[in-house]
Amino acid sequence: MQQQQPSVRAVTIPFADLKDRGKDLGGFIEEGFGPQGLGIVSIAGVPGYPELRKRLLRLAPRIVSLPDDVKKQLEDPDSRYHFGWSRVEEKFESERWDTAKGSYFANPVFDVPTTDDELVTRYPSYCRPNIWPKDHLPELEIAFKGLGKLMLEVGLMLAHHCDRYVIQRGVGQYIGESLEKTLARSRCPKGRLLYYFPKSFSKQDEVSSWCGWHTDYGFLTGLTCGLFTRKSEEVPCPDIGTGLYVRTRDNQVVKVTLVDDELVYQIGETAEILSRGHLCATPHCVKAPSSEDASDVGRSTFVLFIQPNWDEPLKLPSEIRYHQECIPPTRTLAYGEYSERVLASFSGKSVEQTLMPQ
Ligand SMILES: O=C(O)CCC(=O)C(=O)O
Ligand SMILES: [Fe+2]
Repeated sequence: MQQQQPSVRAVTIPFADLKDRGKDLGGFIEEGFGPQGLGIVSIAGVPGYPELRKRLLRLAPRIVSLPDDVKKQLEDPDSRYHFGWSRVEEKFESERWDTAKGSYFANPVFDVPTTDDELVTRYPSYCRPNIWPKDHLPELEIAFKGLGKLMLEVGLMLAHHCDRYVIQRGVGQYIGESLEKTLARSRCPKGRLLYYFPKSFSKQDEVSSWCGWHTDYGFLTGLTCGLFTRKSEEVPCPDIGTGLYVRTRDNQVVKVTLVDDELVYQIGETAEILSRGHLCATPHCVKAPSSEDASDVGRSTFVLFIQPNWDEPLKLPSEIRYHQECIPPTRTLAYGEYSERVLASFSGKSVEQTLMPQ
């Protein structure tokens, strides 16, 4: 039987402190995101957040139970299933596919990020338009945009304090402008409403049984604490081992204890690149329940990927730890190019293969 992993609380910043731009939160940022940090920071007391979280997460099982032909109309293969309803299987761990989740992807701020057809063809997972189930679940659009915009706003406040921290640590200005400004002018934040399907009970289940180990390739990822349901009834978390795990900088696997009403952020690879390693990407995964009586419990959650615009230049250092295979010899490419390549690698293909006309 697998050993129980230790549980750790994230560093918590009160919202009142976060929104004070002059406050020095360098200690919190270092403890949360720095080279020795856990990789997770939670924000307590965000006005309106608990209601927006519940309103959206309760819709995840309702999307799943829409008739198959309706879900099919909500799919967008041309975006690699990165808009609308998606049963895309991701290969985060070599030789293992994540099959137990369904997602609804959308840009919470821009329904049409650009009308330039060339860009839409080049960066389909960023630039294609949103799809909403206006006839079958009209409340989704409002709930998705409401929570997504709030998580973006709070994420940008956090990016401001990350900027201060990185500058204090002597990196000086980044290439171009501050992280906060780079993210604020982006037209491609991406929300993902997730539903993890119940998994049949297995005592041998690994910690990555619901979602494989990976780091997010964006800048900051906002996360909600998951909501559990059994046959559409809300139930408490079925066992304490279920949920988000991270791998710490000293290579320990720990369960992160999240609080329902706190918003959580973790660091993506682009932040590590742009901050020259002062902010460290967070390896994470999700564990399904492993108690016998929880094999019919599903989990809903919402993730917001906060990332630079597709045309922001990325200069990749030679010592980069991630996705070496996606980087050209010049080591310079637009963010949109980098991320399309990384996304393609999650589907086990090269970017050229996945963008071939169907
Ligand atoms: O389900 C979660 O809590 C995390 C999901 C996740 O890591 C992702 O979608 O990138
Ligand atoms: Fe992730």
